[in-house]
Amino acid sequence: MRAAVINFPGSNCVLDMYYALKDFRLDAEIVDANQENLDGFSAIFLPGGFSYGDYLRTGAIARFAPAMKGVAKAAKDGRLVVGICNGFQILTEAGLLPGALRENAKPGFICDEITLNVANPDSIFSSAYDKLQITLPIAHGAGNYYADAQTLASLKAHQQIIFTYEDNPNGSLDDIAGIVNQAGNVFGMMPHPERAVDSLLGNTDGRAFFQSILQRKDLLTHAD
Ligand SMILES: NC(=O)CC[C@H](N)C(=O)O
Repeated sequence: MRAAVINFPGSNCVLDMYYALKDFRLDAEIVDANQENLDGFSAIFLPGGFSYGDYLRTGAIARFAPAMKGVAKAAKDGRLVVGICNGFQILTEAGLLPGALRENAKPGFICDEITLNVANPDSIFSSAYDKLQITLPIAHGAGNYYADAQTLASLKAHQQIIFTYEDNPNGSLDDIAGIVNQAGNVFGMMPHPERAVDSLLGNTDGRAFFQSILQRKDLLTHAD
């Protein structure tokens, strides 16, 4: 299986994600955002950062990058699509995940470690967690998740809320930190599991996120 990490101009977590995937022995490649065809990849990761300088709105320009055509096709095919932080913002802007990420309720960039609840431990992206509270780093200025009442009700009805904040740092609706689409194959979250995979860095609570994905060998063989 091959995994792509999409590099938009302004992405700054490309290598964090690339090395995390390599650490789990995934065949990862960094792919330029100008590449439209992503057919050969079983899993596509949109990393954190400030794509296109966060101009207009976070993710608002990145959604028009050629690679997003390939990402949309992968999502439709049932392949795995993961957006972390700016990647989550891009996926909502592209309409591949519901809702939007707004400026933090208290304006400003937050760089911290926070406690998360694993709200749905049965998803493709959380099944390997054997505890329901974890700690992960956050680093964002626009992590304030919003959705209208109907969308929120639908997220709840379909168990699409995967991670929530224990102490909401940014004003997110219902403490939402990470969600999946209704089909379960497209995921986005504001915290950074890829920065918490090595005990040398003081936190390994991101490891089970990648282990969850690895458990789904059935989904990872698409392009082999
Ligand atoms: N770490 C990130 O991906 C930052 C996301 C985004 N640019 C923000 O500040 O909200």
